[in-house]
Amino acid sequence: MTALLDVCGLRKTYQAADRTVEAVRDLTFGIGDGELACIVGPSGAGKTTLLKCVAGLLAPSGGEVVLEGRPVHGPPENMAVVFQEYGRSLFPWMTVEQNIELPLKQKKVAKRRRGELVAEALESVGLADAGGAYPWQLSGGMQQRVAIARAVAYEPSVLLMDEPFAAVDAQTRAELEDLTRELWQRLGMTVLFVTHDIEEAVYLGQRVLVLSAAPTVIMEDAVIDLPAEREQLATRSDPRFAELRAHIYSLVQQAKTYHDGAEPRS
Ligand SMILES: Nc1ncnc2c1ncn2[C@@H]1O[C@H](COP(=O)(O)OP(=O)(O)OP(=O)(O)O)[C@@H](O)[C@H]1O
Repeated sequence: MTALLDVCGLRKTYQAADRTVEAVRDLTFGIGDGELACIVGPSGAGKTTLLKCVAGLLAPSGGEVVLEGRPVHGPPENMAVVFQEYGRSLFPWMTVEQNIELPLKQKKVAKRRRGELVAEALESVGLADAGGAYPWQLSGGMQQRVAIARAVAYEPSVLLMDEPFAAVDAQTRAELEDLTRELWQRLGMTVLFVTHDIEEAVYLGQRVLVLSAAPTVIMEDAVIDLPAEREQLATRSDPRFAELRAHIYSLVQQAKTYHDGAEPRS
């Protein structure tokens, strides 16, 4: 599989007024075209830092991110991001439709096509009738569906998701996980999904990259060899799911105390 996204020797050091924080020490990995990869790691491991560098929202201190052969120096055209805080990522004074349409206007998509993309995206997240509502009239889960619709309407080749379901209830979360896999399979996007939830990573991913505590390196790049068709109850009660969950769990426990000296595994 050709790598669509390459992260090469990525480093990020933050300079605060009174201290220097080495957040990411050395990250190298590739994500293949059409892959769904999850990233897990302990709190403060640098997951958000990594995603911001990949999204071109933060300049790395060293190394580079290459998307479709081109180095990333700012937000790439063919990438969309879904953040955890849907409440802050949707504009409250715009309707759902207007929120979804905004990035399409910036991308200079023609008006008629914008209308089609907005309608298709709303349909695909099960909110075909909510286009005229304002975000604050919707539940948290529905707002996150709108954020997903906005990302999908943009037709990105890469979708980055930063703990997108951390703030919704368990039932909604399961539905949104299935929606993510369904859209990924149907639209053929490449998805990089950051989560602190090990079960979620194993359920969703084809691969799970386990990050160490900061300064961050990759502890393991685990292949999730579960069947492609996943279903909340059946997949989660598969003995292989339990094995993978236990394996990733023990890695994340080690990750909390993992520091330089030892060679990272890949
Ligand atoms: N703007 C900043 N200035 C200084 N230090 C920062 C800044 N942003 C992040 N850090 C530090 O970098 C490290 C990694 O933070 P980051 O938010 O990327 O981790 P994370 O894995 O996403 O954490 P969590 O799982 O808790 O959300 C932490 O030690 C954090 O305190």
